[in-house]
This record gives sequence, C-alpha cells and structure tokens, in this order.
Amino acid sequence: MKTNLMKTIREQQPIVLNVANHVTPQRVADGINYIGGSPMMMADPLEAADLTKIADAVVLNLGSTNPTAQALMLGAGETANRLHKPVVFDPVAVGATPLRRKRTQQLLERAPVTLIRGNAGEVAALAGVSWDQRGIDAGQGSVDPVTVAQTAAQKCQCIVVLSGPTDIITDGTTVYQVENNAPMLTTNVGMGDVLDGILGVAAGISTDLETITTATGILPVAAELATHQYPDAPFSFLAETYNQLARLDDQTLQQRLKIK
Ligand SMILES: Nc1ncnc2c1ncn2[C@@H]1O[C@H](COP(=O)(O)OP(=O)(O)O)[C@@H](O)[C@H]1O
Ligand SMILES: Cc1ncsc1CCOP(=O)(O)O
Ligand SMILES: [Mg+2]
Repeated sequence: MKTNLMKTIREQQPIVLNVANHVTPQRVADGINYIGGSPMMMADPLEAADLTKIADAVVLNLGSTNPTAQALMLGAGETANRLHKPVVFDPVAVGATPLRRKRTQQLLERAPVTLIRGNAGEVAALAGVSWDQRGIDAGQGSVDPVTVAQTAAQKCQCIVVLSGPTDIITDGTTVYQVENNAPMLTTNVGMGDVLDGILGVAAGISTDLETITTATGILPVAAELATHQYPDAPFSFLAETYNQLARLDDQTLQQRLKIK
C-alpha cells in the first residue's frame, strides 16, 4: 500500500477541479481541504479547459445532470485526456433514467476516465448487470459485487471503486477490498461524493491501484474513529469525521486500514 500517502498529500496539496452536483459541493470541498488537497468547483463551461490546465486531477459528478453540467464534464474530461491528467467519474443514479445513461455513454466515449467510483447499483448499471437500484442508493442485487466491479472495469477500461460495507477496488484483474466500516456514513447524504473528492486528491499524486486503495480507506477510517465518539448522533458524527480527516496521519491510517 501507499504508506506515506497523507504526508505526500500535505506536501503536494493537489488541486482537484470538480463538476459537483447541486446538493453536496460544500461537503466535497471540505473533505478535499481537510485532508490537505485544494478544491475548486466550476460552473461555466467556457473556463473548463483553462481550469483543467491548472488542476492535478478532475472529479466529475453526474448527480445534478443538466446541459451545462454535461458541457463542463465534456470540456474538463477532454482537456484532462489531452494533458494526461487523471479523471474520476461518479455516475450518480446512472441506472435511474435514460438521460443519465446517455450522458454517461457520451462522456465515456468522448473522454475516457481514469477511475469510476459508484455504489453497487451504479456500477452494476455500467457493467450491464441486473440490479434493483434505488435512486442515488445502492439497492439490492444477487450478483457478487466483486464480479460486478471487475465487469465494469473491463467494460469501461478504467479503475473501478465500488463502495459499500466493503469497498472493492479493481482494474478489472487485480482486486483489493477495504473492510473498514462505519454504517453512519450511509445516514449522511454526500459521503460517496466526499469519497470521490478524496480519490481525486490521491489520483493527483498517483493512480496506481495501491495508492487508490489506500485512499479509499481514508474516509471509513476517519468515520470509524468518529463513531467511537458519536455512536448514535449522525450530525455530530459527520462533524467529527471531518475533524478526524484533518488529524489523520499515515501511522494511524496504516494501523487501522483493513485491506484484503
Ligand atoms: N452499509 C455500509 N456500511 C458501512 N459503510 C458503508 C456502507 N455503505 C457505504 N459505506 C461507506 O460509505 C461511503 C460512501 O459510499 P456509498 O454510500 O456506497 O456511496 P453513495 O453515497 O454514492 O451511495 C464509503 O466510504 C463506503 O465505504
Ligand atoms: C441527493 C442527491 N440528489 C442528486 S445528487 C445527490 C447527492 C448524492 O450524494 P451521495 O451519492 O454521495 O450520497
Ligand atoms: Mg453517490
């Protein structure tokens, strides 16, 4: 694993450019900032290319899809590809509507992404696996999530991080699993988006599978520590998770990470 990830983030302070949804941008910006990255949100497609030039990584979120957001995603994605910068894509509720599927397909065709992060329902939709997705939530399915993640990674030719009680990280062949677990993360909207932002910070340093796996553990490790203090208070848990993100060092992360 990447044993000096937190130190490297704080030294390099990667700039992460986001096409955020309309619900959780503050949570995402705080998550990036608290671990030591530098967040930037954008809203005008006319500056997507110029802002991508100064970014170390780009994070694209389908959550509030609309024509402007799609133009932002395509503009940033195409420029990032041309400049060989990493792109993280979150296909929020992609299986829910034909429009989300169409816009995702257009993005993946015009600007291939480095990493897709989604819950099981979203990744299943990309893999073409039958799944009972529930809006922005994972829903239920009967196929092994590891198979779902590997199928999506092979189909989209990128790294896939399938989040859930166990997070699955795969390039289609090698598979790592992060078993750190804080159920209250699911009570707060936007924790998947915060994970995307953290993965963007890490991708700004390296996109090797070990770095991405270590980065996937940052949020659940911080959330486990917060759970000890606030086992039944979701909003205090959320604030404490951010405190823990700001405090987290490599020693604590490596001690607490449960990877298989
Ligand atoms: N059932 C669960 N128990 C514990 N942690 C979970 C569970 N589901 C998701 N998580 C964690 O919540 C964070 C956000 O993931 P997830 O809820 O799957 O994304 P999304 O919000 O996009 O649906 C991840 O860090 C993941 O590990
Ligand atoms: C509620 C909502 N609606 C559109 S995007 C969004 C936020 C989704 O955030 P997350 O998937 O990280 O919980
Ligand atoms: Mg989500």
